[in-house]
Amino acid sequence: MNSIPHKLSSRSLITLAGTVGAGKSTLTRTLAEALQFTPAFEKVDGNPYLEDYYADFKKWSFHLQMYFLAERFKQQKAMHEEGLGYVQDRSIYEDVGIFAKLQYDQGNMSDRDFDTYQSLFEAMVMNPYFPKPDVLVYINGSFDSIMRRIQSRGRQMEIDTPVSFWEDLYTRYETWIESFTECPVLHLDIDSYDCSDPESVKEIVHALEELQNAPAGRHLLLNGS
Ligand SMILES: Nc1ncnc2c1ncn2[C@@H]1O[C@H](COP(=O)(O)OP(=O)(O)O)[C@@H](O)[C@H]1O
Ligand SMILES: Nc1ncnc2c1ncn2[C@H]1C[C@H](O)[C@@H](COP(=O)(O)O)O1
Repeated sequence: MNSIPHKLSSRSLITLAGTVGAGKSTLTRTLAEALQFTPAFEKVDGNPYLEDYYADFKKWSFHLQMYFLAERFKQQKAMHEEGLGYVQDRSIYEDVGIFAKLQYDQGNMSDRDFDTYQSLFEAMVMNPYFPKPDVLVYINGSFDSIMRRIQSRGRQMEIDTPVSFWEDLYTRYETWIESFTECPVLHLDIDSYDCSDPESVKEIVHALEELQNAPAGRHLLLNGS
């Protein structure tokens, strides 16, 4: 992807959100190249808990959440210190608002563990290392499209996970984003929008420019039509 001239501040933080397989990592790479920003990825290889977690949610949910929180904090601290423009693959809001809550609701995290996790999360987001994103890009599509992407990417632990888990996650995302008001939100629908097409990426960049100074909680839908 060639770089695209833009009017975003050189210190912008653009954060991508969306369910597993939606296309966040792919678009993080594309947008970072287009904007000449630094990509900040969520590391899956080398995560010491992820496989165990998918094999036994009850045993490993708390450990995995603590691990992700620590990783996000380190990433956020590095971004804060560098002060450059970043495109970030997944927000910390999804950890607590979706993943941890899902496991708590399903009885895989105890009250005490969930309380400990939440209080650590709250202490962290109140820290100056945690600026809110300038724009959150929310990627979504039909459940079938998302499932096809999970299958085609081929992470065995995800493929072996029951469809009911992905349905629950998908529904939670839809509810969560409706009431998300921390920053402006750009919605991308993968069924009607091809994020790999350079013309589409230009449109995304223009929409980011439009949203960068919009009030927190403004939602804009880009559906390629
Ligand atoms: N625009 C796209 N068109 C078609 N397939 C895509 C597109 N973006 C991502 N994918 C594919 O979907 C799968 C999941 O994408 P990925 O970026 O890893 O998602 P996430 O980071 O949200 O889990 C990968 O196999 C990827 O190659
Ligand atoms: N906070 C989280 N809790 C549980 N699982 C998580 C969390 N954050 C990410 N994950 C999982 C989901 C996927 O299997 C991988 C990577 O996510 P992706 O959406 O593909 O970037 O980690």
